[in-house]
Amino acid sequence: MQTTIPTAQPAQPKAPAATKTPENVVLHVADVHKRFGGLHALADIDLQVEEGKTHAIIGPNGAGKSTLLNVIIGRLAPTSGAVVFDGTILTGKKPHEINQLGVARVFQTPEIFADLSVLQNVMTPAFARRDGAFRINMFRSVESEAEIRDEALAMLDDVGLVGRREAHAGALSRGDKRRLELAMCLIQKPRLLLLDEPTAGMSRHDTNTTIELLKKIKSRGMTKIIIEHDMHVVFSLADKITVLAGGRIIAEGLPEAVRGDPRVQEAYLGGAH
Ligand SMILES: Nc1ncnc2c1ncn2[C@@H]1O[C@H](COP(=O)(O)OP(=O)(O)OP(=O)(O)O)[C@@H](O)[C@H]1O
Repeated sequence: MQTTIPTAQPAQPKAPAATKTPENVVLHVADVHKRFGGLHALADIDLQVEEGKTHAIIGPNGAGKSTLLNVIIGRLAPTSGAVVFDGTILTGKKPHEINQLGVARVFQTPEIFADLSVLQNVMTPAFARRDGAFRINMFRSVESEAEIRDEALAMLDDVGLVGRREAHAGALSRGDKRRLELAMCLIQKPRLLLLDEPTAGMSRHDTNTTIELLKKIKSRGMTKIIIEHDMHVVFSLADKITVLAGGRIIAEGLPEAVRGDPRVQEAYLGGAH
């Protein structure tokens, strides 16, 4: 894949005309800036995520990590620059359109259907994947329900929730809700999975279980972006790390190089992490 980002239409944020995306890069954040009034929350962000890799984005509080994630998933429009996914410019598209292109995300606060059972929660996005959109009567297609149910049960087994399949999703612990949301994302079979602090609120045991699960997904070739404060999680999973501070990329590279980078240590000095 060799993408040349064209100059965007007038109403859209402009992408740099000459930006090229290398073939093995599935997501390219190209020269993105985001301003909130006088605050430059993201400046000169150029980020390339390679196919099949786990790319961590770290940085102290207020560094711009969530803003960057929201720009990628279409919740925020960049002030300038563009996001390109697999040759398609995402900038200007709505979050659900970006999702349908194969970009799924797990939020800090789990977004689940509290009134449905755990199993129904996982089956719902599987029906949506099949049908291209959520429908009111999701159990209408009897012939494929059994297949989707089996797939959902296998996914619940993967995340360690199969024993709770009939439980009310709203009654799960925070850590279990996060694992449920992860299962809901994975069953969509996304090409790119964005994880915003996937282990926040989990015990060390559950964190380690989640790390193992994410390693298993990686072996299936799924590309992931992880925003994470927990360095145990970051260094267990990341192939590459980008460090943000004050809205800029201050370091990027392999985990060991980033760990020893004095600019990174300085950015975290006085921080809680
Ligand atoms: N909607 C908004 N309006 C105005 N300022 C915002 C908005 N969203 C974020 N900011 C500001 O942009 C900067 C970056 O915030 P962001 O939430 O992206 O940082 P972060 O790295 O995710 O921080 P944390 O680790 O604490 O979640 C901060 O100064 C924040 O106050």
